[in-house]
Amino acid sequence: MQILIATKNKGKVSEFQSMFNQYGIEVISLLDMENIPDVEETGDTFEENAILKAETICNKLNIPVISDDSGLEIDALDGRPGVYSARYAGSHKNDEDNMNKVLNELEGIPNQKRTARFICALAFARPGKDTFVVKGLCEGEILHDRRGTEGFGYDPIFFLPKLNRSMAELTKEEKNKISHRANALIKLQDFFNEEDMLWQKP
Ligand SMILES: O=c1nc[nH]c2c1ncn2[C@H]1C[C@H](O)[C@@H](COP(=O)(O)OP(=O)(O)OP(=O)(O)O)O1
Ligand SMILES: [Mg+2]
Repeated sequence: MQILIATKNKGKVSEFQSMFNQYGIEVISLLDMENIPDVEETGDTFEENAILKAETICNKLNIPVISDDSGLEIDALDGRPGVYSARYAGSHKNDEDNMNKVLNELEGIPNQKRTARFICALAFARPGKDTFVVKGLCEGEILHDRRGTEGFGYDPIFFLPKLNRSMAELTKEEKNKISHRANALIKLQDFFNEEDMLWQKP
């Protein structure tokens, strides 16, 4: 069995691959296809953007797809970068520049005021059926400097107090137990179980 994840983000693809492979489901993504233009993320929320991406690609290819719209919400920045996480430092979408911008904006802010969360909305779109959308969270704090080399995006500056490590200091297997993406996928799985389709809980 195969599922298409409507993303061009290598980091997301790699995480979905390891999460789905344990169910024997093969993950393919827009990186495996040619000539699929970027879907413009014009929504005000992660859910809206996830639905936009899933339905656009589903309509284009006429197969079921899952999309992921995710990002980082920082309390001291009134929720920024939020839905603009990928393009926070500009439309070139560079992780290093994005992290530098966040670290600069938080300069002088003490640890207890650096609370933040990763958010992931997953939308599941099927030809001729209603789209289903779920949201998962992961709470943490923004570090003063980068720590770790695993993961992608803002992982090196995202600290998990309970684990006393940054997200980039976790293995993929560890991240996939606690991440916003994993938490959203569990909810999607509940939906699949109710509908008796695609895959079953182990
Ligand atoms: O687990 C994560 N660990 C660290 N950073 C993360 C994570 N999850 C999302 N993020 C950041 C990366 C990017 O700055 C933004 C996603 O933006 P988002 O538009 O959803 O993805 P994208 O443009 O890279 O790929 P696509 O739209 O093709 O799925 O949030
Ligand atoms: Mg995007």
